[in-house]
Amino acid sequence: MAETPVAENITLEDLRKKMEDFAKERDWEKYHSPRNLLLALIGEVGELSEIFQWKGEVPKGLSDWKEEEKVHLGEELSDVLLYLVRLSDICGVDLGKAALRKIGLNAIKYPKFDGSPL
Ligand SMILES: Nc1ccn([C@H]2C[C@H](O)[C@@H](COP(=O)(O)OP(=O)(O)OP(=O)(O)O)O2)c(=O)n1
Repeated sequence: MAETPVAENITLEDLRKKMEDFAKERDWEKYHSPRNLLLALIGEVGELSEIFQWKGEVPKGLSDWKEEEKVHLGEELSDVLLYLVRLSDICGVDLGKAALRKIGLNAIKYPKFDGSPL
């Protein structure tokens, strides 16, 4: 298995490879079909939503949250990201490239604020 990358420099490619290795090492590739991964992703989005459920609006930075709540949030965000990365890989989509292209399309669709009043 590839060496664990330094956390600050992690790339989508590092995560893609780690998920590929994780599935291979467990003989789980047969379960990682596009549909299964999509359902797993949606399930994790549900778990992420539960963290915010019934809380009302929360401050940016989550300044009043306990450390363990933030750790839990990080875990659920990671599950969503990891399944998204794996789903993209299994579908043959280069997620980094696709996301950069989409940001470009968004910028064309929604022009920058030019400072002039409405
Ligand atoms: N068939 C699987 C099962 C798990 N995972 C990986 C991707 C996710 O990052 C994490 C999901 O694990 P769990 O299904 O155990 O989900 P949770 O970690 O959210 O646990 P729980 O649902 O008990 O809170 O493990 C995977 O790649 N393929």
